[in-house]
Amino acid sequence: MRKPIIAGNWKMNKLAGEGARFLMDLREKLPEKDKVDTVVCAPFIHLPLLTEAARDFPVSIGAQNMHFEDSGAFTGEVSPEMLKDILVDYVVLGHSERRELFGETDESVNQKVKAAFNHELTPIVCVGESLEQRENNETFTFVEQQVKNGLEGLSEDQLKQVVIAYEPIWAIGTGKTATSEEANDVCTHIRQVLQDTYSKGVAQAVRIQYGGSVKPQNIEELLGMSDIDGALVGGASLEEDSFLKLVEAGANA
Ligand SMILES: O=C(CO)COP(=O)(O)O
Repeated sequence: MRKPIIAGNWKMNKLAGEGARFLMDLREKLPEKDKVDTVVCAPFIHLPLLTEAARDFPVSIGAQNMHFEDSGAFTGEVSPEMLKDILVDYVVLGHSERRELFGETDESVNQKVKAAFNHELTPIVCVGESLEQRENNETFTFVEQQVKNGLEGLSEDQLKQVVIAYEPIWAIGTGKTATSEEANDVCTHIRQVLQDTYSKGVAQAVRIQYGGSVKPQNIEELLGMSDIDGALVGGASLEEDSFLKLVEAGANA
């Protein structure tokens, strides 16, 4: 059994105080860690405050990106070592916004995934096709390539800990969710790729999230699908009430 994982991706939203208040308000309400992994991925500058605020209750804190080097002349960047130092547990890598707007490639994602494991950070590796690719029936081959390239060179043990987020670009922030069947078909394909490329053990262990206009109204159906183990949520993770409902759906899945 794979434990559900619900991760909020705040993107470039909230001021630090708002973020800390958000966590404090959810303090007594979040389900226990044995039922669901709850993760909040916040802007770098909020992370120290949030890891401190989250210390005694069942939520983990994630970053939304990082560099792959530990230190050096990389102006404006943040390293995996720095994230671990302030008790960050997860890092989102290869989000489509970073690929599209900031030049991330499968190769840089792969370097970052390896660096994450060097510092005991759990990577949430994002993959997903554009509308054009979907319409050209290229979804499976494109996503397959992203998965293989992003995870290249990892050990079996590391592979089992990876979280993959399947986020079709056309469904992000558009209100246009993939149907549960469409989402699950791609997640099933990803699991098959993991089995064919690595092993059945890896394929069964890896948790695959769906992301793209997930909200309290559609999460239960998505989590009910055979190969969807959680959600990576943008807009609906910004409000306490809706985030809590998403996490509760994860705990009950
Ligand atoms: O990009 C996303 C999460 O990483 C999805 O964003 P929305 O939930 O706002 O569509």
